[in-house]
Amino acid sequence: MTEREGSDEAEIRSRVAQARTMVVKVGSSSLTDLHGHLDLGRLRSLVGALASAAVNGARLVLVTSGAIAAGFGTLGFDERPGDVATQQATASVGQGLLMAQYETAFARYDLRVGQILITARDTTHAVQYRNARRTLCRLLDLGVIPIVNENDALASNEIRFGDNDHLSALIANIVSADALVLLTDVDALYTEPPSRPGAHRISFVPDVAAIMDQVDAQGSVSGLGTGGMSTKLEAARIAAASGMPVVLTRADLAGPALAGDRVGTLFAPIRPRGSSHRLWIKFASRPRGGYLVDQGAVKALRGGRASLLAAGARSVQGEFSAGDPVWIHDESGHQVAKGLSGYDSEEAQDMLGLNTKELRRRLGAHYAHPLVHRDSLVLV
Ligand SMILES: Nc1ncnc2c1ncn2[C@@H]1O[C@H](COP(=O)(O)OP(=O)(O)O)[C@@H](O)[C@H]1O
Ligand SMILES: N[C@@H](CCC(=O)OP(=O)(O)O)C(=O)O
Repeated sequence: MTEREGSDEAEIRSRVAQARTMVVKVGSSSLTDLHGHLDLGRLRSLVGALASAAVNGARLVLVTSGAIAAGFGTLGFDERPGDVATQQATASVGQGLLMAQYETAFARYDLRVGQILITARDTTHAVQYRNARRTLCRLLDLGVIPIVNENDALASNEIRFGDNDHLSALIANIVSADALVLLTDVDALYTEPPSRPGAHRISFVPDVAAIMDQVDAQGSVSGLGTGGMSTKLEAARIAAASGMPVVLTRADLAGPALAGDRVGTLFAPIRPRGSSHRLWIKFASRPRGGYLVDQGAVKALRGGRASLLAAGARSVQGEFSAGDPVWIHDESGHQVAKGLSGYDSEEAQDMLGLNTKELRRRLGAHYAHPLVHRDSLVLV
């Protein structure tokens, strides 16, 4: 490690310690016993660590898995069910039991909790995203700890998070968190699964994008969690690219991790935080169609802070409404940017290739605007 990295790490750890708003994600593997059932001892000690941060003034959001673990025993199953319908039913039974345990555990510290169940769809639509933000922020203002899980009972198979890692990074964006803490059953990120003899522990990652190819991040080994290390790295990438530090460590090290002590793996933020609107476009929105644009437009967009003008657009792909997220592709079909379209796909067809003057003359003043305004456009 270089001297500069050492001092960067210390400075970023202190940012974690001073974080006003923090999202903490705990995985199924850290809340369960050997048989996969919810382990109340583990849940209570996690709550103890979170409560002392909350009592010291941190605004915490807890993203927690564990609904299926809490539900399958009660339903008389010997193990976590494998099929989606039974998993969803089990989660529906278990979610209430899980919340009851959290409620009781936090109440010991005189702390109130509120439940938020979210589907991937809630984060891909701008209106639902804003609603989620409003409710979460209000809960935090009221001194409540929001407890978030995927709405497993209703999540549709084609579009679901599955693991809660990605969800936690989006929640961190939604509440404009100052740090994200990922708690799991392994003490840190390793160069490869820690069960392998050659695996080395990584304590500081200055650039998460650069490390993605160098680490062998595998899926869940325990069979209790879902995403494994690859989804945690992806969550760390989203959070770091959104300007917040990320700590990844074992759940029993939650206290020191939140206090900024040198535990687990620290991921440095990549750049200062962008606006929540642009972060939503970048990480959460799911375009339904888009524009294919010429080389001049690609150059202007890549140059920074340019809008996509109709003059540079060659074709409209798919169907979408004004305000919907769209891809912007170059002529070879590569993704260049993502943004919100100012027009619906049918209107945009008539605007292709026209400059502002021609748009005004032929179609009227309403059409003399960019297809995608630069304030609603992010490069990918
Ligand atoms: N490169 C790696 N470094 C650390 N852990 C890894 C790596 N690759 C795979 N893993 C595995 O990822 C697991 C954590 O993921 P998972 O079981 O999904 O946990 P959670 O329920 O907390 O989301 C660890 O138990 C570990 O064995
Ligand atoms: N949302 C589901 C579990 C998802 C899951 O296992 O996620 P993770 O622990 O992040 O790998 C539940 O509450 O049981």
